[in-house]
Amino acid sequence: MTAAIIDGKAAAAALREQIATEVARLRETDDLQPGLAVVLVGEDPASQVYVRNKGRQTVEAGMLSHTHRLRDDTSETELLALVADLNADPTVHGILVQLPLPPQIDEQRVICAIDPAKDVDGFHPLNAGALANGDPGALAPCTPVGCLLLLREQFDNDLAGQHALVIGRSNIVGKPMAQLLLQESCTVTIAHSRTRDLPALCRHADIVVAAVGRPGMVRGDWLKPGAVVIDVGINRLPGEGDKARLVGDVAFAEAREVAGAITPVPGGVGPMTIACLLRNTVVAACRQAAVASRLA
Ligand SMILES: Nc1nc2c(c(=O)[nH]1)N[C@@H](CN(C=O)c1ccc(C(=O)N[C@@H](CCC(=O)O)C(=O)O)cc1)CN2
Repeated sequence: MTAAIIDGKAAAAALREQIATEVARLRETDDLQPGLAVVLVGEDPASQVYVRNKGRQTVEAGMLSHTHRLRDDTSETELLALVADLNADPTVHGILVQLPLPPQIDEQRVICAIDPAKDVDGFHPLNAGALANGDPGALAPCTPVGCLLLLREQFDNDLAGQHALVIGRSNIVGKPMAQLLLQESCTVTIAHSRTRDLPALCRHADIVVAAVGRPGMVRGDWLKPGAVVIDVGINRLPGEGDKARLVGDVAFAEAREVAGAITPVPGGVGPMTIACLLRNTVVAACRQAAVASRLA
């Protein structure tokens, strides 16, 4: 079997088009222009690219974009003061602080300082708790929501009863991914570095979501034939010359001989992350303005 390639770039472009249409409607009929503030501390090269893309795609969707670039030696107090200003700014409906942060700043303290109504990353404990409670009002983290949208497409919107294995237990991907799949009535297993006999667990899974940050860890012979494989890993390995080569957490060439469908890296889950961020921002803006959203 050769797996179908799940085109995340195309799916993200389609989602961004829907968002742009909704934003145009909100601006026209409700005089509401959703605004997203993105904060970057330091000069991590990958983060700079992501933040630039977020700003560009926000503007392309017709929304207001505010980008704040802070020095690498910014103190936690300075960052918290900026977050407080953004919380109070009525033109800002969504706030995202790009991760990772430099070591002098406590990530969790910053996440907790963001107004949960503007927490378009869905990382605030109030949103994480709401997601775990199955509250439809929860703002859910963008990467797992992107994975879920790709999966729904593969299963014609019916994931009920599928055995899903989530490899990785981070607050950003693994845990919320498991919650979202549970809400779709999947049977969910969460695996991590201490899990015993991961290949055996994998062979039972109809859906595998790999989010461990270990290049090529999931091998082709771990997979159940026909499984749908979502690769969240973005690992930079030395490439030709001084260019890095991006690889996922799944050994792609092997896996595509066994899986039914698989996301590539790049061009799979990654592009969905920013599209879902725009979506969360529109949903957050509508709630703050007490206006109905057609995206929610
Ligand atoms: N506050 C947050 N920080 C981080 C998040 C997040 O969701 N919120 N996620 C990642 C980075 N990220 C978005 O911020 C992100 C990662 C990857 C992509 C993407 O489009 N990837 C491309 C490859 C691009 C490349 O060359 O690196 C792909 O996979 O095709 C978008 C956004 C960590 N920080």
